[in-house]
Amino acid sequence: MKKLRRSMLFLPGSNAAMLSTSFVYQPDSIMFDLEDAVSIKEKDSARLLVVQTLKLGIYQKMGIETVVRINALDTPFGLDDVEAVVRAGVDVVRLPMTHSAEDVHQLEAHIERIENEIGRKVGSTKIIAAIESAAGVVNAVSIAQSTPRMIAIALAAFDYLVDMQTERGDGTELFYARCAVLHAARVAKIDAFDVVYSNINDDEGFLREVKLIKQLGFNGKSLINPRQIELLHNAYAPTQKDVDHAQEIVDAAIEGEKKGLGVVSLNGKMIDGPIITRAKAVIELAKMSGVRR
Ligand SMILES: CC(=O)SCCNC(=O)CCNC(=O)[C@H](O)C(C)(C)COP(=O)(O)OP(=O)(O)OC[C@H]1O[C@@H](n2cnc3c(N)ncnc32)[C@H](O)[C@@H]1OP(=O)(O)O
Ligand SMILES: O=C([O-])CC(=O)C(=O)O
Ligand SMILES: [Mg+2]
Repeated sequence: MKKLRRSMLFLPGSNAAMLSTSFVYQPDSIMFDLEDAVSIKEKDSARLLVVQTLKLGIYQKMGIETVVRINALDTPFGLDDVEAVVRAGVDVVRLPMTHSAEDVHQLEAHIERIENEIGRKVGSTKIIAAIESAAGVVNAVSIAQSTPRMIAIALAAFDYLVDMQTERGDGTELFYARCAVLHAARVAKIDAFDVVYSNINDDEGFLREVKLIKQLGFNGKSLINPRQIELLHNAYAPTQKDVDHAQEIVDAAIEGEKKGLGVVSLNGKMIDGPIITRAKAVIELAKMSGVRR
């Protein structure tokens, strides 16, 4: 069964209290941050805290995918981060500021060396590239296809919009990047994450954005607050009406097949291959996520 990746919760790697308790929020993936949420003077202590948390294995035991956002490899901290978190058994390394496939290859070479040194299966540590610049958006397809370790790409709006010399507004400013990142993910057959919504007290605005990115086809979003998890999961769950309709389509298709018909109709609407595939996906999603409340 495909893993759901709707919610990826950022958590500052320097916050011991959050690290030890946040599995209760049940995000699909948890992202311990060693980059921008951690001040320069806490970089080393945060890395140690994150390593201890990974070694305890509590998130993985709860079925929550562990992700660490490392510092970029051209900073004084990036390589120490990779060394520490791969040895501690992280599921996924999130590479910030990915401008090209070359950035990914550099990270991958380090990961492969460490896996060999510790006897971890080569290829088992996965990668997510965060796309945070115009160059990253333009190179999104080659980044997404750069390695079989790549399980998802994520658009990161704060840095991207600085690079584009603009700021968050009605969403027009992100339209091209969202479409480019999403297409790259689909070409590479990996998941795509939308941007952080930073106003944690604006549920209405958050849900408006979730509706848009779900309709575009994103798998989910990077989040910064646990209150956003349930809102997101609920918005992504199909309604009971959607599930009932999907079941009718699948039943009609089975009936049609028995009668040897290539195309059948349901309530006056044609049902063909893509419609049946979509209906099966809705039923599968409902099994995994439940239905919308
Ligand atoms: C541009 C970028 O790079 S974005 C990525 C980096 N940023 C981050 O990682 C920020 C993560 N988020 C946070 O630190 C916080 O949510 C803030 C600072 C935005 C807001 O903090 P608060 O105002 O305290 O949030 P809030 O009042 O909703 O907190 C409620 C509870 O949730 C906890 N909580 C808040 N955010 C998180 C989080 N990201 N992960 C886990 N627990 C969290 C709080 O500790 C608090 O717990 P408590 O009730 O046991 O005390
Ligand atoms: O990676 C993210 O989702 C957040 C981030 O750094 C950005 O938006 O610049
Ligand atoms: Mg950033």
